[in-house]
Amino acid sequence: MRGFFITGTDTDVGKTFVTTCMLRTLIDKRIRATAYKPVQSGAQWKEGKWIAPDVDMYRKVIDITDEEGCTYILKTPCSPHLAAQIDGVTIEPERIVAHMQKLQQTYDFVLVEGAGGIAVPIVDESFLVAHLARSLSLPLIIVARASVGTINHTVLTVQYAKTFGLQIAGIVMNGFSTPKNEIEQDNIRMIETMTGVPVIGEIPHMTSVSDSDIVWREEWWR
Ligand SMILES: Nc1ncnc2c1ncn2[C@@H]1O[C@H](COP(=O)(O)OP(=O)(O)OP(=O)(O)O)[C@@H](O)[C@H]1O
Ligand SMILES: C[C@H](N)[C@H](N)CCCCCC(=O)O
Ligand SMILES: [Mg+2]
Repeated sequence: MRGFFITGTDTDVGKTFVTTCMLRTLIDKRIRATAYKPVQSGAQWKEGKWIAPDVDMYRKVIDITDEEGCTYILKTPCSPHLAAQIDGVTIEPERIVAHMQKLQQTYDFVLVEGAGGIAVPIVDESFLVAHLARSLSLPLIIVARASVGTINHTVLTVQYAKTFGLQIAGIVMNGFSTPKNEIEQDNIRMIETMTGVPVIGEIPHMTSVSDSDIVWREEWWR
């Protein structure tokens, strides 16, 4: 079984969008793939129940229920540790590991999406997204914005990941202008130079998750 843990330089950087684009690529290559959102905060009320909006996005590409694609659905749009406290839920990392093991028995490729950025508390200050990535023993993909501000955020995220001994497979930069502007072009160069981590994908601002506009600079699916 192969897989990646998809983290980001922040919340709202496009982890779900990029995960769904990567799923699209895997499915097009006839690879038995799925995506998994262990902890969803900021649940949405839809058709009479609370749903996981990130899993709802995955459903644009794969058939997956919330029960299959998410372990904890929490109502408040905030850090999972607080959202869980507000909902009276105790997040148990071993439940997430067990959920992932079940997916690994069925699928050949699993994309796991974190929550917010890599230093976000899942349980509390002693169990963060970084700890969860380490527990699942998956290489990281870091989703980063294409625009101004991304150099600092990305360098800090890479450095923080390295303190946890996490293997970083690559960076996917998201939300480019079409065509890329001079700042965005230099952001790619400077981020690779400063982090030593390859930018393996460039995703423009798109209206859908169609594959045609994406530049994959490495064949990460192999
Ligand atoms: N390349 C893109 N083109 C167009 N829209 C995008 C792109 N990337 C992200 N978006 C949109 O930006 C918003 C935030 O993206 P997304 O939900 O993927 O962020 P996230 O990092 O997964 O956030 P969270 O931390 O809540 O999981 C969404 O509405 C998404 O559809
Ligand atoms: C609600 C949001 N969309 C994400 N699901 C959770 C983001 C947590 C961010 C915590 C923080 O960095 O302050
Ligand atoms: Mg998301």
